[in-house]
Amino acid sequence: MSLSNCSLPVLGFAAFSGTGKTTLLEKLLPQLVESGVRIAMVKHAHHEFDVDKPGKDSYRLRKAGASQMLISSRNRNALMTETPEEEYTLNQLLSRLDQNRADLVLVEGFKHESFPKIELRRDELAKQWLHKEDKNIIAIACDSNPDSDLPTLDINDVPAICGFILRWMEGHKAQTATCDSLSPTMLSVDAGREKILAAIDEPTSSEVHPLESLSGRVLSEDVIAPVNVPSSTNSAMDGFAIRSDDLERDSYQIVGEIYAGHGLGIPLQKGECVRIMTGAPVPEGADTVVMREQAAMDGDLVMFDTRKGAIRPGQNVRQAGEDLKKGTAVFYAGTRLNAASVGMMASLGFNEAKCYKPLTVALFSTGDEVQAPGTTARESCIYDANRFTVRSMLENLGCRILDLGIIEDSEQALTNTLTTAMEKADVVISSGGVSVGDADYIKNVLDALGDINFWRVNMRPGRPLAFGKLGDTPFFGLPGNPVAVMVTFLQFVEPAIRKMQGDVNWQPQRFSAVTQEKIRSRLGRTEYTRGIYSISANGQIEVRSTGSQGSGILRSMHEANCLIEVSPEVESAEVGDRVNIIPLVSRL
Ligand SMILES: Nc1nc2c(c(=O)[nH]1)N[C@H]1C(S)=C(S)[C@@H](COP(=O)(O)OP(=O)(O)OC[C@H]3O[C@@H](n4cnc5c(N)ncnc54)[C@H](O)[C@@H]3O)O[C@H]1N2
Ligand code: MOO
Repeated sequence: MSLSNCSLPVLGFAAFSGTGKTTLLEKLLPQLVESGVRIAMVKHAHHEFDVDKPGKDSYRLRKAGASQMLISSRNRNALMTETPEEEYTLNQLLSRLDQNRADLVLVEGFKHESFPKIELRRDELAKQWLHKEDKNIIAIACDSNPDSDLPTLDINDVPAICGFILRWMEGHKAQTATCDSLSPTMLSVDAGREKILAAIDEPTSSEVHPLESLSGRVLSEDVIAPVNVPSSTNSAMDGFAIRSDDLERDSYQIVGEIYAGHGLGIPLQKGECVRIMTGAPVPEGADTVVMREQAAMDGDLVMFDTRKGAIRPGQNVRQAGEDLKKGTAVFYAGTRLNAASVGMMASLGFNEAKCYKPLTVALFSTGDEVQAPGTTARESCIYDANRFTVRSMLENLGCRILDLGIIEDSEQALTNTLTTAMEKADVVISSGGVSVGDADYIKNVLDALGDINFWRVNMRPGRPLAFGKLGDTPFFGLPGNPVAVMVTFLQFVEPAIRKMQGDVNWQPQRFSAVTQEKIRSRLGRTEYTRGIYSISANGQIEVRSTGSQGSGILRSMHEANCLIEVSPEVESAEVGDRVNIIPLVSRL
C-alpha cells in the first residue's frame, strides 16, 4: 500500500496493548511541538466508537440520515463520516487531513498497513517482538536489549525518542528532495526553494516612509499605540444616551444635545437623557444609547418604544480603546501594510513609519527572436511578454524596477547589462536562455561575473532555472516560456523577494479542492496546472483546468484563478480526488 494521499512524513507506533502507547505519546507530543513540529494524529479505534453524544443536534442529524456530518465552532471542527460498507484505509484517512496545517502525521494502530513505525515494547508484558514480522519498523523503543540491528531507544527516555523522530523527519525531507528526481541532477521544488532562501539575506537597512506611500511596505520596527482608538467612549448610533441604572422609566427629560467632536460638560443624572449623534462622546454617567427610531418626543420629554427592541445596558456604545488600546503592540516588525493597516496607522495619528528599504530589481529579456512591443513585427519573432509579466508581479510586491530591455545575443551586451544590473539593483532577473540548447556564452558570462548554478527542477512548467549571485546580488535566470516564467516567479522569486523585504508572516495560500477532471500528473514531478476553482452548491471547493496547458499559452494564466499543484508523490489525480490549489488572487 502506498500513502500517496500524504506529502507529509507519516510515522506509526506499533505495540501490544498495555505498553503505554498513549501515555508515551502524551509526553512526546509536547516535546515535538516545542521543537516547532505541527502534529496531526490518526488513531484507530474499535468499531463502536463515537465522538458524538446521544441527544446532541449533530447526533440527531446523523441518526436522521446525514452520512457525513461536519460540525464546526470558533475553536475546532470535526467531520464524522458513516462507513457502513468498509472502513477507510489509512491512505484514504490521510487525504482528509489538512496537510498544510501539519509537519508530521503520527499514527496509532493500523498495524497491518505498510508505513514506517517505531516498535514500542515493555519486557514485563513478555510479548513477542514485532520487528521480526513487520519490515516497516524503523526503530525500537523498549526497556531491554533487542536482537536487532535497528536503532534502539530507551522507551522511558522521551527526549531521545523525540530527537530520533526529528532526525528521521530531516532524512525524510532529503529523500523526498531526491526521490522525486528523474535524474540525480534534478531538484525538487521544495529543495530548490530552500536552497534559494538559504542564500538570501533578510534586510538590514530601513528608512522612514510617509503615510501616503506606506501601502505595500514592510515595517522594520514594532508599532505601539500612542493613543486609544476610539479616543473616548462614544455613541454607535444617532439616538438618546441614558444611564443603565435608570432603564425602568416611562419617559426621560432631554437635557441637551451632543454632536461628534463636542461634549456635554456635565454628568447625566437619573431621569435625564441627552440627544446624541453617532461618534459623539457619551457623557459622564451615561453608558447606554437608544436609537432614534425607537424614540417618541413630547416637548422636552422622550419615551422609548421597547416593543421595537428591549433596551440592554451598555448597548450602542463604543468603548474608548476598544479598537486599539494605548500602549499595546498594534503591528510587529515584518508586517506588510495594506489598506486596512495603513488606515489603522492613520487612526493612531501616525503620518509616517519606519520600513525596510524598497528593493530595486533589474530586469531584462534575452533572445534574438524577442522584440519590444510597439515595434513593427519581424518575421519569426515574438513580442517580449516576459519582461511585462515579471515587472507587473514585482510591482505588485512593491519593488522598484530597473528595466534593462531586451539584450541582444552577444557576450559583450550581456556582460555590460549584468555589470550595470549587479551594481544598481538588489536583485537581477532575466528570462530565456537557461535551457540545454542555449548558447554557451550565457553560462560563460555568468561564470565570469558570479557564481550561478543551472538547475533542472522537477516541475512542469519551469524545469530549467538558473540561480546564484553576481557579486553579492542574487540572480534568477527564469526560463523563456511565458507560463514557465510566471510559475517559477511564484514558486522561487516571490518567496525570495519577500524574505529580502523582511516580510516574515507570508506563506502562500493553499487549499484543498475536489477536481472535476483528471489532472496531469507524474510520479516524482510537481505539476502546476492552471485552474479555475469555485464553490459548489453544497459548499465544496471544486477545481477544473483552464484547458490547454502548453507553457507558451499565457492565456491559461490569465484565465486561471489558481494553480493546481500536484505533488511528486501523487501518481494520478482523477475526477473526485482532492488536490491542492494555490489561489492567484492578489499575487499577479
Ligand atoms: N532539449 C531540450 N529542450 C528544451 C528543454 C529541455 O529540457 N531540453 N526545456 C524546455 C523547457 S521546459 C523550457 S521552459 C524552455 C526554456 O528555454 P530557455 O530558458 O532557454 O528559453 P528560450 O529557449 O530562450 O525560450 C523558450 C521559449 O520562450 C519564448 N520566449 C523567450 N523569451 C520570451 C519573452 N521575453 N517573451 C515571450 N516569449 C519568450 C521563446 O521564443 C521560446 O519559444 O526550453 C525547452 N526546451
Ligand atoms: O519550463 Mo518549461 O515547459 O517547463 O516551459
